[in-house]
Amino acid sequence: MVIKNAKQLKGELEVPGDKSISHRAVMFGSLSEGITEITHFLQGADCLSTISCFSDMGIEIVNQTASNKVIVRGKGLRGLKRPSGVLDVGNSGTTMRLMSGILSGQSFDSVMTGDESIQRRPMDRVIAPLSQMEADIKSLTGDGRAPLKIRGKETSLKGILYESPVASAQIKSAILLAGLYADRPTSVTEPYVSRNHTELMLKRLGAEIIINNTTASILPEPKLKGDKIEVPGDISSAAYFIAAGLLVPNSELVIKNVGINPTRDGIIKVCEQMGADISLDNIRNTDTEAIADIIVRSTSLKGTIVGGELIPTLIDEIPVIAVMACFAKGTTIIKDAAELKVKESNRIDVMVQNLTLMGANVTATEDGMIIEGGNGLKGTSIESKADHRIAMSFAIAGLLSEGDTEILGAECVNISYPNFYADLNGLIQG
Ligand SMILES: O=C(O)C1=C[C@@H](OP(=O)(O)O)[C@@H](O)[C@H](O)C1
Ligand SMILES: C=C(OP(=O)(O)O)C(=O)O
Repeated sequence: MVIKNAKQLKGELEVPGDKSISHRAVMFGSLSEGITEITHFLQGADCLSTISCFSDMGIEIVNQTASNKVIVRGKGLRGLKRPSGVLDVGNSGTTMRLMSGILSGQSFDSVMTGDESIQRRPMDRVIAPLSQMEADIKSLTGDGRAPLKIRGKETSLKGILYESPVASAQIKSAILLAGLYADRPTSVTEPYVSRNHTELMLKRLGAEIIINNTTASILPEPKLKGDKIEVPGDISSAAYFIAAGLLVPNSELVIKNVGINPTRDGIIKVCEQMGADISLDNIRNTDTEAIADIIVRSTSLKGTIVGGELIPTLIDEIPVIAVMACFAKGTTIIKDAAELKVKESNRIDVMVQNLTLMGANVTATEDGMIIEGGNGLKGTSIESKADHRIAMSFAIAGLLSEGDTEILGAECVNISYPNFYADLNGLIQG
């Protein structure tokens, strides 16, 4: 994929459905009684992996791809069937970690694996708390990585109070989902609040969830009931257009129907810190999540500090924030973001290597990076490392660079945003 310098972006677009919420709608719909009807479902490879895993466990799921509608015929908390083969999560960390919690409470044995990237990512972070709950779950490689083998149990899991060392919605959700099958309430405390889509959606479907600061608790054995779920546009996908609209000269973009849940809206806060012309219009609520239209206009940005409790609210947006920082006046410091090292790629190293190749002044740190902005970027050949967030971030960098930017392995955008390049092209003027 070759990206050329852009002179202007204009127009309106709607980004695809939120990846985190699409996964959860299929999983929790499967565990509910009756029909769950999901609209604006994300047809990305990760969410299709979730559909295929639950289909393999006997759930009838109809994916109407033309209208992005998915119908799940749920069978209740104990309605899943033993899969006939190994469950394949593809590239999706969310699928593997959330399903670990669900499978820990089943009476059948299962094995889960995924692609090369997923087999490198740490799963001990869910194995340890689930084992404390007396789940029988182990890494078949013995080093805390996939494949994972989970032995079925005829008795309840043990409810625990877990103090998570990292703010991670995948860890929190795995434990709360296992808590559905526990003998007493289960609680997770995090250092900072991570995305809360699991808590909101389970509550909506009938679970009893209690929130107290950074602790989320669940009561066992609820009767979940299927419902209609409207998936908001994914703010993590909107982030690329926010960055492009702010940085390509003479631009104005309206990104419609984007989820603005406060546990996900850190990108908007960082844009404001950087002095961006960004505003929200039409703020409204779906049944569980708030949405709005986001309007951005070209602005000269200034450097900022991104760290602390903001990090979990924008963790997947940090690659594109690093691109923005290259065009901001002054220094940007990204810290407290060591989690970036265990995503689809090591996003600190890959961003620093690629930005350096493009002429940026950027230094990796233990938990983030430091970027001296204002020197612009030069087009070159960039390796995506099969990481969708890296490919999309460098597509935006390409619009802003002198000369052409070639993205190698560009097709990995299919993971979270299959139409990304076409949507981007549709906004380029002249
Ligand atoms: O729960 C989720 O849907 C997600 C949580 C985050 O991961 P962590 O929980 O590992 O921070 C995020 O990076 C991922 O894209 C989706
Ligand atoms: C980290 C991501 O997803 P996952 O953990 O589900 O693979 C992501 O989409 O950026």
